[in-house]
Amino acid sequence: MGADGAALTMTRVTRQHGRGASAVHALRGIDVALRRGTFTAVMGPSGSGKSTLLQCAAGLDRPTSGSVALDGRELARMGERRLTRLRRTRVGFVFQSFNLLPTLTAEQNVMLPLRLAGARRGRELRARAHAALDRVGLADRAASRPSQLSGGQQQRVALARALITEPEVVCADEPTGALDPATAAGVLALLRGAVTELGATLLMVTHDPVAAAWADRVLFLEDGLVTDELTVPHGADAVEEIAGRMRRLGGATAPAVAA
Ligand SMILES: Nc1ncnc2c1ncn2[C@@H]1O[C@H](COP(=O)(O)OP(=O)(O)OP(=O)(O)O)[C@@H](O)[C@H]1O
Repeated sequence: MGADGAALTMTRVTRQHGRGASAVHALRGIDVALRRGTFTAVMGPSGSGKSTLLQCAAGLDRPTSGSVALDGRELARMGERRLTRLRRTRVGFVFQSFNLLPTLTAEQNVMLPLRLAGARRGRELRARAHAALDRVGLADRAASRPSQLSGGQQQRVALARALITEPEVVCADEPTGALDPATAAGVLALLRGAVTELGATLLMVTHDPVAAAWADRVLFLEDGLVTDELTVPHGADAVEEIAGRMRRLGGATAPAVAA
């Protein structure tokens, strides 16, 4: 854990594409600290910088200036090899499009981060993969390939894969964007459970106030800056409160409440 008790700290992070008059300022000074064992959602209009923030947090993109520290380790100064290793073992990823390898079984997909980190194939590795699949309700689908699984099941495999290394932070980019509301709720319950029961630290980009209502906290991004923040209230009002804040962002560009 970082000296300040945060799993991940972003300080004065900027990200600029291009230079001069045509420069795009995707992030213009982000200060965010993710306390361990918390669930943070990031919302904002299209183009406000959500994906860029997530990519910088995960070490997939490098800030133009500022600091990103994972478990107290500064990513910006890390060489590419060390950063890749850190990403594999200390960051979990969940994407909208699942990103499972089609030729591998569910079990092999889940094992992959450990295999890439050098773990040997064997009984112990399989037991870990089995436990991870069991946690997402898919112990009986270990031998299935992604094409044999529904979207919700594929996302559950992706979640098991993201958690298997017990990462410092899990970065989720629209994890329920491709799922119907009922299936999405199942995936969100598992994400919430990973935080509450396993102590995972979760950062999730979403357009959907219903998804954001599962978080502890919502950061609202506007034109590369966090301009609002909400501690998610318990109870039924959360979705309406989040949707209301979204409507106040950036004029009329905020999307309507998802079903
Ligand atoms: N490689 C790039 N080159 C130039 N501009 C970029 C690049 N990547 C992102 N941008 C710009 O940076 C800004 C933020 O983009 P980003 O994808 O982070 O927004 P977003 O909030 O995730 O949008 P969306 O909700 O539409 O996915 C946008 O203006 C985008 O056009």
